[in-house]
Formats: sequence, structure tokens, C-alpha cells
Amino acid sequence: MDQISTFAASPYAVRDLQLFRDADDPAVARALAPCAVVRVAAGQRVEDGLRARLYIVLSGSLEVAPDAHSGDDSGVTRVMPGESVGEQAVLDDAVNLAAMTALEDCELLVIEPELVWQLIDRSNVLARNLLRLLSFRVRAANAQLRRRQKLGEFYRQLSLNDGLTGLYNRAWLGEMLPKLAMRARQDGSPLSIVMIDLDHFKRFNDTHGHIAGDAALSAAAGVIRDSLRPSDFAVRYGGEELMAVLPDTPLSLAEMVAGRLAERLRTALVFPDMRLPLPHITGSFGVASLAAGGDEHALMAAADAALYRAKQAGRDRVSV
Ligand SMILES: Nc1nc2c(ncn2[C@@H]2O[C@H](COP(=O)(O)OP(=O)(O)OP(=O)(O)O)[C@@H](O)[C@H]2O)c(=O)[nH]1
Repeated sequence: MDQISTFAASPYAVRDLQLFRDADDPAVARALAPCAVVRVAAGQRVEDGLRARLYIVLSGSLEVAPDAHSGDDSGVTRVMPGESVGEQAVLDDAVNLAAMTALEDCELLVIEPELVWQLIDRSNVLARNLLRLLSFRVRAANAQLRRRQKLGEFYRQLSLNDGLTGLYNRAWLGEMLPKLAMRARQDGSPLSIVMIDLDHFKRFNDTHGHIAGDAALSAAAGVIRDSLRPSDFAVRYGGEELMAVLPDTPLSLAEMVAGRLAERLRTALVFPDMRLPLPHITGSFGVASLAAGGDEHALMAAADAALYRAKQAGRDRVSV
């Protein structure tokens, strides 16, 4: 980064600089006249030392990564001729942590912080342009934060949903069931679960193939999801093991819900457009409610035991 001239000796004029747009005061031109114009070769970093300066690109372009120390490259911006970088660091009197690299051979005007402040005192136009620029940057930063939050939420949702069926997955259950159990204990409200295991699913796979098995799982998941209230949750917590989580639901009502699920599963279409006799699926259902003083582990164990009884009793049925 070598000084090649001063602003006065360069071919550039004050009107080329966005920050000084409409500042046709000759005093501004005089103040900028001795400022250094430096050349930065393509690929070279703008070495700022520990001093924040204002840089204005006169020719070429710079790439600016917000914070060289955070390794965050998501907010990289390109600074074009007439645009400035470093004004915020100058105003904050902070070290400029932005990593500035020349994308092509550049000429930059360098304005020392003391002069920036003198010019702000002298020129209302500059102060107004600076405020406008900072307001634009704050808006851009906020928009980027919102985008990142949305993206984070999207990936979080993705990690809590099962890819095949779209139901909540085991990770969701591990995170949410303890919370739902705690809320139920605090409110004194009932919490029930229905564990569902598809019957002879190995045989179904062996007979109809794994792809048909996947379709059957999706059909079963759809039946469960569409049969629940909006406040209930449908979960796939294992291979062919599904669950309905029913807040504010006592055991007797959960048993009725399970009966309805069993009936709908029995008549569900696995392949609506298949001409061959339809393979059908049934499930075994184990129902349990959170006991007074019990926790989510005891609840799962009780539902598991009920499910075992439903299997033992001949499958395609509900056990409590
Ligand atoms: N197609 C398909 N099959 C799966 C998936 N996850 C688990 N399975 C199958 O589900 C079957 C479960 O078999 P088992 O646990 O022996 O139980 P079952 O054959 O259903 O017998 P019962 O539960 O006793 O009625 C296995 O053959 C698994 O391969 C899946 O995502 N897709």
C-alpha cells in the first residue's frame, strides 16, 4: 500500500466522493487536498495498523469482511468507486476490525480521523450524508440478522422433523416431552401418550418391498397427523414406531383417540392408485397418562408396557 499522490494532485474531485455529495464548499476541498492517495494491488490487504481511518475508493473495488477476527464471512460487501469504508470505526474511535482486500488494483483516499471530525464540525452536508449512510448500514445489518434468524429457525425445524414422514422426530421428543411433563405437573393438567407400533412390519417389507414399506409408514404417519387436534403432536420416534402426544388429555379420552387411530389405520390406503389388491396396515397401540409425581420416563415405560400387552393380545388393538 504505497502513497502515490495527494488528493489535490490526483485527477479526482470532491464531487466523486459519495460522502461529500452536495458539499460544494471550497473549504472542504481545501481540507481534503493534502490527504494521501494510496495504491493497493489486487489481492492485497489494506493494512490499517491499529488506527481507524476513513477510506474512500477512488478507482477499483475493495472487498470488506465485517470482522477479521470472528471468521464470519457471511456479510462480505463490495465497495465501489466513490463509496467509503471505515466511517463507523472513526466515529466509535475503535480499531477497525474489518478485513479490507483489493479485488482489483485500487486507488484509495485516506482521511485521518481528526480531519473527519473537523469536517463534520464544518460541513452540515457531510454530517447529513454520514447519518444517511449509517442509517442505511444499520438497516442492512438488521435485515441480515433477521435473515440469519429465519435460516437458523428453518434448520432447527429441519433437525426436529423426520425426513420420510414429516412428523416430529426422536430429537424433538427428547427435548419436548420433559417440558410437556413439567408443564402438566405444574398446571395439574393431564398428559397422555399413545405409542404405536405397526404390526408385522418386517413381513410387510418382505412381501411388498422396502419402498412399499416406506409408503406404508408415510400413510400411517398421515393418518395419525390428520386425526389429532392442533394442540396434539405426532412423532416418529423409531423405525416403525410412532407416537401421539396429547396434552390436556386424560387416560379415558386418550384411549378413545387411540381407538379412532386404530380404526383409521386399518382402512388407510397405502397406494391410492394401485390396481392390485391393496396391502393394508394395522398397528398396536399402548396408551398411558402421566401419573401424579411421575416423570416422562415413567410415562414412556407405562405406554411401552401397554403396547407390549396389545401385541401379546393379538395386535391391531388398543391397550391401556
Ligand atoms: N420400509 C421401512 N421399513 C422400516 C423402516 N424403519 C423400520 N422398518 C422396518 O420395520 C420392521 C420392524 O420389525 P420388527 O421390529 O421385527 O417388528 P414387526 O415385524 O413390525 O413385528 P411386530 O412389531 O411384532 O408386529 C423391520 O423390518 C424394519 O426394517 C423404514 O423407515 N422403512
